[in-house]
Amino acid sequence: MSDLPGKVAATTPTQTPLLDVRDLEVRYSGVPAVKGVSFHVDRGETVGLIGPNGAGKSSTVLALAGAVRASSGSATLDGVELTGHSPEEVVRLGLSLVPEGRNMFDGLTVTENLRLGAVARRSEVPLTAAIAEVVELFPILGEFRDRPAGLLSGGQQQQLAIARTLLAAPRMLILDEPSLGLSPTAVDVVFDALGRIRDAGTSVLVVEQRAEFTIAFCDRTHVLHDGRLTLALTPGAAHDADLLTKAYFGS
Ligand SMILES: Nc1ncnc2c1ncn2[C@@H]1O[C@H](COP(=O)(O)OP(=O)(O)OP(=O)(O)O)[C@@H](O)[C@H]1O
Repeated sequence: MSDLPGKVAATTPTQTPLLDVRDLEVRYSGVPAVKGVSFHVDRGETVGLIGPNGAGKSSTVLALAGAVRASSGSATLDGVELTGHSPEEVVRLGLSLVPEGRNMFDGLTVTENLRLGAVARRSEVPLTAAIAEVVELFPILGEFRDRPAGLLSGGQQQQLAIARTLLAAPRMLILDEPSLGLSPTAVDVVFDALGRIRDAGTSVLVVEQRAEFTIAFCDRTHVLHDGRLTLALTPGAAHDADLLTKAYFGS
């Protein structure tokens, strides 16, 4: 074990993890972007992935979601291999990604955007009841149900993107930079909802650039630099200037 408070030296799971990523590699035209990444997410756990621009965070989660091909390694959800599947198949297996940039259909209303999230639904809950549940989580979506998504603020669009993804009833929810471009108040709304999603039993993996905030929020946060994991931090590290410096600049 580490002698530094807030740092965890190893990431060996204590039980069969929900998400188990082993030696994952992603290459673009032969150039490595993710260079053998291994980590896990347990049931009901919230795990962070932080690192500078170009570190390979998006490539990692896009590979998990089936949106880019892993060149080697494995990623299993409850023991089922995810790599090699299409994004739709991965959603059906129980892993959903809220991508960076949110991918809204600006001309469609809030309700129409929500219905699109139901395309690969795993749940037996009727769609109208499921929509009512996500609107309870994000009341603004009920208020603006007939408004085109393009007229929502960035924070409201992020709430819609998360709500739409939740309609697939994922066991593993991944968010790529959910705070990007949002006001501090909107960030609070989004992370408050993520806390409630986690408390309801969904495992969460959140990719962020806001190191201190993410470390404080997550059960564990991994630091990615140049395609490799360099540190794993627990919330105690959020106020440790030395560890934060290492998290920002590598170690
Ligand atoms: N479609 C692509 N084709 C070629 N190279 C890519 C592609 N997508 C990403 N890369 C490269 O892979 C590396 C990792 O990029 P990635 O977007 O995964 O990092 P990131 O940590 O998510 O960065 P950011 O925070 O800027 O999104 C970078 O060098 C990037 O230029």
